[in-house]
Amino acid sequence: MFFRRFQFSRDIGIDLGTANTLIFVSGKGIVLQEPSVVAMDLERGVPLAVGDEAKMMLGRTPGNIRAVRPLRDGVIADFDAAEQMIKTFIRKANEGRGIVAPRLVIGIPSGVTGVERRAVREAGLAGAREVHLIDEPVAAAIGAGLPVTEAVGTMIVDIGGGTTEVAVLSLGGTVLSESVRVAGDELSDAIGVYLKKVHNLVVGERTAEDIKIRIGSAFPDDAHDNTSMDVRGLHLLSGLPRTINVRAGDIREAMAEPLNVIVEAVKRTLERTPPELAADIVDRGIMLAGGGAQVRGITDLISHETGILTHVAEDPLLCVVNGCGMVLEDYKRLQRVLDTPDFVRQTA
Ligand SMILES: Nc1ncnc2c1ncn2[C@@H]1O[C@H](COP(=O)(O)OP(=O)(O)OP(=O)(O)O)[C@@H](O)[C@H]1O
Repeated sequence: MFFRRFQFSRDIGIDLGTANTLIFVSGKGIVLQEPSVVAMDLERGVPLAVGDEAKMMLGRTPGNIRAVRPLRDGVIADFDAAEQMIKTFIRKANEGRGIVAPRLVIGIPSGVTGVERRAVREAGLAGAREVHLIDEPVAAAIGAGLPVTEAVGTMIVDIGGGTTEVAVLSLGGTVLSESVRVAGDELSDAIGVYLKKVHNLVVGERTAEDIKIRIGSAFPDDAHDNTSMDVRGLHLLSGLPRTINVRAGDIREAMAEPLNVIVEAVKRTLERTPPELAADIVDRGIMLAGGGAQVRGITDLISHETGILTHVAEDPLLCVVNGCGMVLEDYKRLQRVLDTPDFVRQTA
């Protein structure tokens, strides 16, 4: 009997990201990794599809269906869709059994407001008895293996889809942080703008992202700058599909402005860091996490601009969810990094 309960009721960790949602189930590891997209049936007000299936519908929906990203720019842009998405993903992670987990840890952007935090908690309560929130940079730092609970300063830069979060952590807490609404998606957007302006070529969100991933870079490198790729889009002047060849060096220049916003956020945070902690960061280096940390040459750019050695975490896309999972698995030691759960708040 005890074995059955143990088997079916597992703790759950969620990285609720702008671009992707990931779920960790204790004893199993990461069981779900899907785009944070919901397709809503507008007439009936119910979700038609969530995740991978809904992403396929983005930009392709008829009038009565709307495919939305419930999180935008690090905040919850659509409460209803966010709630539906969280519930559906938890159900999927539980293999559709609808079993309530004892404990749920959700990583959320640190810029999320009090009202939004409540909404996320309430959505989580449909799938768990106890819901805790953790700021994404803290979860990312734990997932990246940084010693966040020790008396030493560490810097984590989480470059996600919609937001870049820069944080200095020590003794399990955030000493200071800054969040800018420029991250991986803004780099893709800059490529789209460049192609339109310089080549009169209109490309979709997914093509721009593909260019970024395949040939995008942040720091000059002659060998790479001269590589190129063919890009298909709609030519503005003829109104017809056209293929052009784009050079990596030009794509790097197209992304320079948003990359600079990220670098400036890191520099500003360093300037505000108390001297003892700043010395620790100089010794240990800066750690990058999030999908945007995979842009070629981004560590070289940040090292060059700050003079501090910069590393990318192992599996940068998984840092937040792994961090949530590590908190669940080592709950006694790490629980102090969590937000107070709702039921404790209400009685306090
Ligand atoms: N190999 C790659 N090279 C460059 N960028 C990448 C790569 N893989 C993913 N990305 C970018 O990473 C971003 C998504 O990162 P991630 O999944 O960490 O974001 P998120 O956690 O959902 O967002 P946020 O932290 O803003 O809530 C997207 O902009 C995507 O284009």
